[in-house]
Amino acid sequence: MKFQFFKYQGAGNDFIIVDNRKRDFDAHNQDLIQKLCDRRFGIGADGFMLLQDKEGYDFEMVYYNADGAEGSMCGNGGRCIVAFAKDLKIIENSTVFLAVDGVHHAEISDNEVNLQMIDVHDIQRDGEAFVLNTGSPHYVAFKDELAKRNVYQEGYDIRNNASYKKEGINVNFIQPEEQGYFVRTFERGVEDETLACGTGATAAAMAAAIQSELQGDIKIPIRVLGGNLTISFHRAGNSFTKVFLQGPAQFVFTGTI
Ligand SMILES: N[C@@H](CCC[C@H](N)C(=O)O)C(=O)O
Repeated sequence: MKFQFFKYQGAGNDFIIVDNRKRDFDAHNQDLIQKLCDRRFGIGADGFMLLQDKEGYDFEMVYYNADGAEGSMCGNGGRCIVAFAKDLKIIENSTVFLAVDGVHHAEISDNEVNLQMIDVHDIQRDGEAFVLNTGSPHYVAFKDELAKRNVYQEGYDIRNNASYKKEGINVNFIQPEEQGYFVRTFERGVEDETLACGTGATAAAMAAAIQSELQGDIKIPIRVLGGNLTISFHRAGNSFTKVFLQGPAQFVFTGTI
């Protein structure tokens, strides 16, 4: 069966999106999703999403990692599917949609999407590193000389150690710089470094707030390999509320396969 796909990217985190409001895409075909995401044998993407109708919401986001398995929340994917919903004229400049981790509000203006993320109340430590769930599970460690590091190897080793191997984890490294922080991420489900990770940047910003003992309303600029993101939230102790992930979300190309 032929279907039309749409490619979007948010700060270099790239996604294939299919309008599945007619429910004609076989969402259980993990092999097909994996092939579509393959950069040599397919279209190429870090993740795959279905936009579906959902009663009471503008739409539902169903997210799959590049390995074809249904994933947890994807922040940059969430921002891209909002841009797609606007391009389909399902929404105008604001939306309320459902994803795997619950309800999300978002605003879009000139391809810039500000997406509300889940509240976070539980921050664990693994040695010096922070372990938290911002919709997806994340490990965050501060590192020097981040630009020069082998993020693939260091991320792979942490993601596959005895603590995380079974469930998997996304591994983020963060370094302060003049205007905010630089973050690099090894993504579970892609099993490689990606150019950006929205839930990862959100987790890294929370770790930065704890490390710098910031409380109250906070806005943190995060530079990633594929662009710039801004994370804002209210911090009271280890509770993070009013969490927003802001950044670009752009249409790349469409095709039929
Ligand atoms: N790229 C995503 C994170 C996607 C989810 C993740 N790989 C997982 O399932 O653990 C983002 O922008 O948040």
